[in-house]
Amino acid sequence: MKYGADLGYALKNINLTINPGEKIGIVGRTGAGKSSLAKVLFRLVHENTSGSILIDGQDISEFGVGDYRPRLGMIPQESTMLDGSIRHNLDPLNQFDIEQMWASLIKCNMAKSLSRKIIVLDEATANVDLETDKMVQELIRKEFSDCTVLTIAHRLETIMKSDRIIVMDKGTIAEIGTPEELLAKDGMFAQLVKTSDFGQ
Ligand SMILES: Nc1ncnc2c1ncn2[C@@H]1O[C@H](COP(=O)(O)OP(=O)(O)OP(=O)(O)O)[C@@H](O)[C@H]1O
Repeated sequence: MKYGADLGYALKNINLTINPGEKIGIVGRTGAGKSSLAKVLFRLVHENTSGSILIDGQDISEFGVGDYRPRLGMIPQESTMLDGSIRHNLDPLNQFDIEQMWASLIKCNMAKSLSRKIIVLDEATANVDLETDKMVQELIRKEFSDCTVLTIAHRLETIMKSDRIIVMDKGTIAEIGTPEELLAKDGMFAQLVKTSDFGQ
């Protein structure tokens, strides 16, 4: 997949099977292709693409808009919703702390997304503190236990309890496996863990 005919590949040689109900964490450095993966899944990029994506055996290029609704849901980055005037509108008397506000927002989004089989979280908890992130991830595991969940995250703690982790690099899948497998492999994921402030 390219964003333009004369641009380089944003995604290439992606060959991946995700099982129903799996919780997948997606990590990688800036520009590695994480969001592009979500974009092709939602068919937000049409041109300059090749290959196919099947959901329940059906090629998504054959999906009509109505086919997407029961299948795919997105929880985007919510932090901006909690800033400034929007936050004031939601909580004019300033009665709730940021954690309570966040829990309400994600629950509200979950209610919308719950009927979906596949949920994508694109940096949904990028700007919350570690404790709130943990609370949100637990909420997600509980509420979406039957769904396939793809979680794109910069912060490694967010995805450490995933069934499998995909490490993206330069538009390809550099590593894929359980967190334990990837740590034991001592490759790119292990390096990311070592160089982040993970565990501190
Ligand atoms: N709309 C666009 N037009 C042109 N190139 C783009 C566009 N969006 C992304 N790219 C390029 O595609 C590549 C993959 O970007 P992508 O946003 O998927 O990476 P990412 O891993 O999600 O990065 P980040 O962690 O910064 O969100 C990068 O080289 C990026 O510059």
